[in-house]
Parts: sequence; C-alpha cells; structure tokens
Amino acid sequence: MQVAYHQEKLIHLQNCEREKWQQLYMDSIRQQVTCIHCHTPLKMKLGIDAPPSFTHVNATDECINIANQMEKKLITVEIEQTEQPTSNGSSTGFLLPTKRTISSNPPDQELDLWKKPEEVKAIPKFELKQPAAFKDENRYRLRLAQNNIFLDDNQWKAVETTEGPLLILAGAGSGKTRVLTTRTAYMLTELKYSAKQMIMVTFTAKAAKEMKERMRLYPDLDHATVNQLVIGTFHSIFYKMLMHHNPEQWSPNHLLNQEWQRQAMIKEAAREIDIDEKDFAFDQALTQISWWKNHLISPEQVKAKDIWEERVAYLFKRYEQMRHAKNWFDFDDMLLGLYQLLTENESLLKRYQQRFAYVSVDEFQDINKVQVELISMLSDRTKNLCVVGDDDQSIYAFRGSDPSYILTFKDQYPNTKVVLLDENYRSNHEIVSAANNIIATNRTRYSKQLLAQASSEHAPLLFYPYDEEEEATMILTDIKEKIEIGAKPADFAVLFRTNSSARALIERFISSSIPFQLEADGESFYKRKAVRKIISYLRLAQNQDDSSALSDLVSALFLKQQAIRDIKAASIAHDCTYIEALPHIEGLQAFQLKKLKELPKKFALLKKKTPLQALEFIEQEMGFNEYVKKQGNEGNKMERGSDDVRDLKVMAKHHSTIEHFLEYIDHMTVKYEEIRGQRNLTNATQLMTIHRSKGLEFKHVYILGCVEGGLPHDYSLDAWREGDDKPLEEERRLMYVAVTRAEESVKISVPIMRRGKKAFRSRFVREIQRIAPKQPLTL
Ligand SMILES: Nc1ncnc2c1ncn2[C@@H]1O[C@H](COP(=O)(O)OP(=O)(O)OP(=O)(O)O)[C@@H](O)[C@H]1O
Repeated sequence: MQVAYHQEKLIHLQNCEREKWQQLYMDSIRQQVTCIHCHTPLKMKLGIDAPPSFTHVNATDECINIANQMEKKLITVEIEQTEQPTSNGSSTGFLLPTKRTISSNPPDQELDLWKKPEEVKAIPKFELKQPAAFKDENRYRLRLAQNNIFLDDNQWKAVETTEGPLLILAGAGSGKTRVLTTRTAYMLTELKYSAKQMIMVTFTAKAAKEMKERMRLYPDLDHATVNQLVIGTFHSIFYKMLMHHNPEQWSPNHLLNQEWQRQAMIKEAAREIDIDEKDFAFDQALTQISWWKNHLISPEQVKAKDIWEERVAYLFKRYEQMRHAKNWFDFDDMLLGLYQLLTENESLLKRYQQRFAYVSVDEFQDINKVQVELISMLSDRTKNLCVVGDDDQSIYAFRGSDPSYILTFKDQYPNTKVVLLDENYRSNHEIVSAANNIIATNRTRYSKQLLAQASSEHAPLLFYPYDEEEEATMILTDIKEKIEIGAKPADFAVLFRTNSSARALIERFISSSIPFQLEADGESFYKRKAVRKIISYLRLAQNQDDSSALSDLVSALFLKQQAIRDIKAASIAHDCTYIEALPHIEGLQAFQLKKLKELPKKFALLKKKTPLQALEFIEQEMGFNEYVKKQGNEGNKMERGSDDVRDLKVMAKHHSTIEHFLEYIDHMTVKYEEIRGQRNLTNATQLMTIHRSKGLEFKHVYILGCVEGGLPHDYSLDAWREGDDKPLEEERRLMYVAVTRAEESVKISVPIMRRGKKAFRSRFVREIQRIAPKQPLTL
C-alpha cells in the first residue's frame, strides 16, 4: 500500500518528501501509521529491492482488499476535503490539504525519487575452465587429494618450492592458508625436515591458531611434531626469545599492556608543557609514538612536521624516559628489544640463524620496518625465506605497514622465485570481476587478475538510499527479509569504512531483534570529543547545574579545566547556577566576559528549540563553530570534529524535543558499551570495519557509504588533491578487500546525501561499472 494515515493526516508515499521516509518508518514502528480502512497499525517497508510500501501488521484479507480499493480511488480522484476517522472506524473530521491531489505533483528532483537498485553490468563473460587433469606424479599430492586436500597447480608449485627466497603472491580467496600449511606439512613429512628448524610468523594470534589446527589435519603428521613448530605472531615469538635471554628485564610484570597505563604516562608529561588534558587526542599521540617506534625512529630523530607533532615528540621523549626509569616496556618494545639484542649480539644472531633454516611470513604486505629488519636478519644465512601476501590487500599504512616491502622483495632478494595464486575459491565470477575492475586502477601494484571458479546469476548490486539513516533501515530490512525465508544471521556482514559512518546502522541493529556482533575500535559516537562537547550544551540547557557536562563545556568556551573550581565557587557565592556563575569567575579578558555574560540568556533560548535547531544555534550563536575550527583535526587526519557534528545533525532531525534526544543518546551509549563487550556469538550478523574484515569471508556482504569522502575517505582525497595518491590507492585496496569478502552476494550502498549534503557516488563505484582490461602478471 502507498496510502495511509500518519498522525491523523492522509499521506501518499509518492508525494512525501524523500527526507521524511525514515521518519515515517520510525513512526510506523511506534504504530503512528494506520490503515485508511480499518485504522489498524501499518508497518512501513523500506528495503533495497522494491519501492517503500505499507503493510498491515494484523488484518483480514477482506480488509486488505477494501483498503487497496480505497487507495486506488484516492490516488485517481482529486480530494478536496475528507473527514477524520473516529476510533470506531467511521470517517469524520479528517482534513486533507485543500485543493491538493494526493497523486499529483510527481517529485521532479532526483533526491525525492526512489531509485531502483542496479546490477553491476561490467562483468566479462565467464569462461568455464576445463578442470585441469589431475597430475598425480607426486605421491604426496595424491595422498593429500585422498584426504580431500586439493591444490591447484600454482598452489602446488608454491608447496614444492622450499629453498631460497620465495614470494607467493596470493590474491584474495586464493587459499594462502592452505598453501602455507601444506608447504610446511610437505617439508616435514616428505622432505623430513625438522620442525625445530622452522619458524612461521602470522599477523594475528587467530591466524596462528588456525594454522596449528589445520596442520593437525594433515596425513602422517603427528601432534608432537606440530607442537614443535614455532608458529605465532611477531610479538609472541619474539617476546618468548627475549624472555629466554633476559627473564628479569622482560618479566610480564613490567609490561604496559593496558592503553590507560600508557595514556597515564603521556598525560603526566602533557602537564609539564601545559597541554589541556580534556582537549588533547592522547590516543592519537600514542598511535604516533608507536608509528615512530616501529620505524626505528628515536625521540631524538623525530622531525616534527607541525606543532602537534612537536608536542607529541616531547611526550614521546618523556614517555621513553619514564619507561626506562621504571624498567617498563610496551608491545612495540618487544620487537625493538629483539632488534637491539640481535644487532648488538652477533653470536646470538648466528645461533638463531643456525636454528631457523626456514622462515615463512604470512600477510607480508602488512609488514613494517622493524619487522622486516628482524625477518631479514633471521633468514640472512640460508635466505630460505618464504613470504606470502597480496599487495592489493595492504591496508595498514596508519599502523606503519608499507606495501613497498612486498613490491620490492625481488630487489631485496635477487634470486626470488615468484608464484602467483590467482584462482579465487571464495567468490563467484561476478564478485571477482567487480573486484578486478576496482583494483585495476591502482598504479603501485603487481598487475594481475583473479579468476573465479563459478558464475552466479546475481551480480553485485548498487543501491541508493537517501542518507545514512535510510541506508541503515534498508540494510536491516533486507537482512530481516532474508532471515524470514531461511537465511541465518551469521550469513551476513555489513562492512564500513569508519566507526562513525556506522552509527545509524549500529543503532538500527540495537533496536532490532537480529543477533549481531560489532567489531569496531574506539568509543561510541556520542563519546567523541566534538559530539560530547556540543551535547554538553544541550545537557546544560536542561540542567544548568550538570557538573559533568560543565567539564566538557569549559574547553569549548576556551577556558581551562581549572576554571571549573572557580565556576563552582562562584555559583555558591552568588547563589546561582553554573551557567549564571560563568561571568563571575576571576581573570577573564573583556571579550570573554562579554561572551559569558550573554550565555545564560542563550541557554534559556536553547531550551525551547528542537534538537536540530538547538545544534545549529550552538554552532552559530554560541561560538561552537569557532571552537571546532580552532581544534582542527589535531594529529587525526581521519576524523574531523565538524564532520561529527554534521553526523549528529542528521540524526537530530528525527527527534522533536531535547529531552527525548538526550534520552535516546544515553540509551544508545549504554547499549553500545554492552554490545561492544559481546564476543563469539555463534549465529550473529557481523558489523565491522573493513579493516577488521580482512582475512574473513561471508555469504552476503553489504558495504556502507560508497560516496566520495566516505569511501574513499575525505583524508585520502585531500592528499590526492595535493599530489599524493598513496592514501587514495590504499582506500581502493580497502574497497577491494571489502568486495572480496563476499561469497555469494555483495550489495553496495551509494547514498544520495551524506552528512546532510548532496553526495557524489564513489569513484570506486564508477570503476566497478567499466570492464578493466585483462591484466597479466607483471613484476
Ligand atoms: N585448491 C582449492 N580447491 C578448493 N578450495 C580451495 C582451494 N584452495 C583454497 N580453497 C578454499 O578457498 C577459500 C579461501 O581460502 P583462504 O581463506 O585460505 O584464502 P586467503 O587466500 O587466505 O584469502 P584472503 O587473502 O582473501 O583472506 C577457503 O574456503 C579454502 O578452503
């Protein structure tokens, strides 16, 4: 149905502004949308595949028929006036806008129209490969096949290449774990190498565990041998070595294993240079310090690019001094410690080189400077170094990883043999082709193309929600529909570029009955600095004595935290609220005094506004815009306070009073903390950042926000405009990673609006829509 009563007004979906659909959807959940015939609640369906419509929650077929007939009449007949229904169903006293046809005025703006989702057309024809005749000349390969472990020819080539430097370029879904484990099993069982000679480095503890578990499935390989293998992450393996040599210095009691411990140290240092604790991005500072350490840059060697880096360099210096004084170490020191030990102790290095004759490294595209140095030291005697990776999946530049290590591996090791794994066993041909189309634009890569095993009737789908809110609703509706017809919640994953871009989605899932798990870093959207601060105005509008909101407010007013004490004292002395006490604090400049004197009046005005009006008033009339501008994006290229406020305004539109808005925020903040703690739910839809999805696979994948500025992220576009296309290439790799997680279907969201402004479809969407020329491997 397209026609219904909404809060006692007759509405026709086609005549409603697109912007209102989400509100209608939410009101339909609150039972405020009813049938024009029986007046029972209608639910609004706002999904991906079909235009929005209303359906009865409970109604007889007869009622539905009558309602449909009434709707037909209403749509064709111009109605000048009608009557409001009473609760018993008679229609009296209901007014439609005079002289308005409810079927007229077709919206002429693109923004107002529902746009049919489009299948990606640029899919080259699938060519069925003749299954390669199985070559059974190798006894071990045959033995594996008998145990249902099949390997294609390239995979097998990688297994057999055991000596010298080997680069396995493993495309997405090409079975690199299978290759790494089989190669090790082959060396142990067929070549009879000793397990003690081997070291396998993975990027995550999960990957190490999976490798060990998979190794146990190989024929003729006993558990004791598998247990002798050194398999683990860089940190776990290298830390064990350090412990072995100096258990006293490297005792776990000295490990700074909590973020807050490290933060406490730099906060102490920050006080020495008068940094305002409430207003400094300490988490960013720690990331920067870690980046320097992983690049083997000492505090003395830092070349600060701006004032922010200068300050962080000071914190770095003091952090290292404090750490040394107390004999503490952090996770980065585990790698640095071993690097130092092996550089200073040649005979020890030789012993390790003697022991580890075969070194293999997984996810080599994500390696950083200190890791690369350690690996090259350990493998320097034999050069039996096998690295597996995909330059197209290098997505951790912000943590210090650098795809140039995989791209220059051959230069580093001139005798390198290269094996390309280009058969994708995960996704159908349509998904693989879309991924090929996207990544082909990158210039800094080994050209290559993935091949799928099978074709499907479903191509990747582009769909066009109005904005972030509608996007979340459409995805939730789509997943719900699929679950209703038999899919499992765990079949789905929704991937997003940044946590803040998923706020609406997370909230929609929180309010739904679909089990879900959130894999994202960072605090809730409402705890982000700019958001928290602007919300503190609203809280103080409600209660001028809210002391926790006051502490957020003071820095936005360009006052120091110490001012809080003075404000509280002035409020007692003058028997007034904190806001009224502001102009009474000591030591104010004349311009500050003038501004603060105006505040009580402005807070009184604020109270009467809707949340959206209030936010705009705070920005424009209460100085918040200047505060956000002054803050810039201190050390954080990724997230701007002004963007957060724009995100908040999109959501504020759906709340009519400040009181309800704050209640909603508090509820969502509590829920966010609850769900963040949930782990390992067995049958849940996964909501995660693209970074977190790396290495995983899902039947159905949704990708959020594929518009310029969203994916690719704004910061990469800024860099690109300034002539640096590295970040943009990394964004393209992120898109590639996201698409290649899907086995059966991928749905790509291209919202029309973003952060309240017209958006432009992502360049990656345009790239997906044209067939990239075939790209044979070039090295
Ligand atoms: N030769 C093969 N025949 C059939 N299936 C295979 C073969 N090799 C690997 N697979 C399957 O392909 C899927 C992808 O393999 P895997 O997860 O190891 O890929 P990956 O290379 O690690 O992918 P990504 O880098 O994208 O995370 C797995 O389900 C795996 O069992």
